[in-house]
Amino acid sequence: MKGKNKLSYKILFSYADGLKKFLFISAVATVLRVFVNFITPQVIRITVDSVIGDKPMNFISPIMNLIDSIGGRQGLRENIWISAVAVLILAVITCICDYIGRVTIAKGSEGIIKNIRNGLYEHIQKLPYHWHVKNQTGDIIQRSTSDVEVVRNFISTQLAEMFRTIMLIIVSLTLMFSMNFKLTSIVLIFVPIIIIYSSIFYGILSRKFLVADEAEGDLFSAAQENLTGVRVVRAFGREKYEIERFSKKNRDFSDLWVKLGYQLGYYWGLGDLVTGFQVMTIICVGVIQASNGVITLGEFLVFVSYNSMLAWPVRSFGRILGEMSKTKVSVTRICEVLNEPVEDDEPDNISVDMNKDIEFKNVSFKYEGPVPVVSDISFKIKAGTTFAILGGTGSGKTTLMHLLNRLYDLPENSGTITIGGVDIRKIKRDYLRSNIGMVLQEPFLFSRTIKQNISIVNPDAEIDEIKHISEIAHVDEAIENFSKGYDTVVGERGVTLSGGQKQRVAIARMLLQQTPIMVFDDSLSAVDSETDSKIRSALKESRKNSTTILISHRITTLMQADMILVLDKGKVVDLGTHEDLINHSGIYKSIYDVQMNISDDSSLS
Ligand SMILES: Nc1ncnc2c1ncn2[C@@H]1O[C@H](COP(=O)(O)OP(=O)(O)OP(=O)(O)O)[C@@H](O)[C@H]1O
Repeated sequence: MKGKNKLSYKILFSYADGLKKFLFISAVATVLRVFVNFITPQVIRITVDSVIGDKPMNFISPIMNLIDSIGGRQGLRENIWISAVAVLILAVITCICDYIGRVTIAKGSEGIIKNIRNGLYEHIQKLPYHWHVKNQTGDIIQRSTSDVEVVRNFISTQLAEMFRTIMLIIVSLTLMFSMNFKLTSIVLIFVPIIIIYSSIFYGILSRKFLVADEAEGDLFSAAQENLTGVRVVRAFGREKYEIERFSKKNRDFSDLWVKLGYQLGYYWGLGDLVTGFQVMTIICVGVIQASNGVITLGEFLVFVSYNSMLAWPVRSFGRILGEMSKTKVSVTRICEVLNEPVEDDEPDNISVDMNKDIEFKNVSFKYEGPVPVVSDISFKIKAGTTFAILGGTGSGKTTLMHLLNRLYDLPENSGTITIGGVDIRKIKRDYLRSNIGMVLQEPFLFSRTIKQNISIVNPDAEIDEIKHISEIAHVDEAIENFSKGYDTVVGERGVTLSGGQKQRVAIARMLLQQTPIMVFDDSLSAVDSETDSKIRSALKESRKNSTTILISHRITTLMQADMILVLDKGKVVDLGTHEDLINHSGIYKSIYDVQMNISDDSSLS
């Protein structure tokens, strides 16, 4: 997956539509909270210097009037609780700002993340099949979950914290400078030291966290692979080997976290030492200045208080920078997916009558490798007939079907595929696919009930209709034998169906789609010959007008087809009816002889 096109932050910003107001309110609440935090020490300063002490009060006239009305300085001294109430009111305002800030950032960030998750999922659904083939499922899942989680954490926590930290540093330094230049200069010497120290340390720790994350992923993959392949493990008696393999990974994982624990210990310990040294220096110089009368006792208290309020944001700055780089990696990984072009139809693509002849003309195709998988393939399938394709493994049968339903598009000058004379590249993809029913050799069933699996293309289908098509697919009896019948859950949460039962459920699912074209890609391979024959007769009876394409290695499945195509190494080697093909020597005749036990020493494909 390569990153390209639109810039990452622009893409993510587009998911914040209608939610920016929450981020704005949260920012305002944060600013207010920071200011109130800084006012509280000032109340203490005034109480110490001007209420308990004799320093003049310089307030605006409405406040002076208010103080005069309660008896001036003497009144305040006799009612010292007023200062305490002022501190309490500021604490309540801080509390309200904190509440509003947290609620709004949660609304904003969760909304943005919900939009990103939905957008990502929708985008992935629309990406071309070859993209899914090229990219590992685990990696796509990780981008859609863990990476989104990192971004969520950043917006909901780090972003607000970063904003608050910057505000705190700016406001506290400004106030401190306005109060005492010399003391603030000493503070300033320590600020870059602490930021650089924590940035470097956090950079190192981030890499270690990444290694620990990967080790965790490795551990989970080992467990998942073992559980998925439990049958193979048991069959080959590999339990001891698997246990040792898991414990080694588990040990490596634990060791990494213990090492990280040590390093975090150094980081916080050394950080505390540097910060403690800074606080001690400020207290010493402050005490000297206060005893020399350069600053008042109240100013000293305020300064010490501002200095400790500054310590935490300065220390967390390095961590936030580290988190930001982690977030950047995740944002890039998410945007790499979002930047991949989706499968879009040309605006002039059309819908056509699909009950028409299908024609492959000089079709050649290669995947990413240099060698064509199919070359110069030409044949015609008459509408409403049964067409069979026979060929050795890897001869390109499935590839032809991938091309027919446009999972891969034929490049220019590589031949054409037409339905009723219309090039399929001019037909809307969705329309084309919903009119070509496909049953694959290894069908995928969802971990839902059999009824839900069959009616996936039409969730409103009546149970009678589902039963009827299940009878055609010869699976009704097997389903009824389960205690919960059609409500039996299949897959991980329920019963395991046999290969043949799965194939027949998939056939029923396709039949419910009622498509004019049906493709059976080796989809009766796990069914015995007799059932195979019964299914085909029932199909012929019920879907007289459909065009059927049968791919199989079994001659008995193909022999009644109206036309049979024989492929070898991506080329057409024969085309004709069963009678035509057994009347001359060739691959078909050889396979026929072997499978019917008529054989001589024929060569198989
Ligand atoms: N997505 C893909 N990317 C690259 N090569 C592929 C891809 N799919 C199939 N191939 C290759 O193309 C060739 C033809 O594969 P295809 O699946 O069409 O054969 P097939 O005749 O259907 O085989 P089988 O009977 O075993 O299912 C094979 O060599 C296969 O490895």
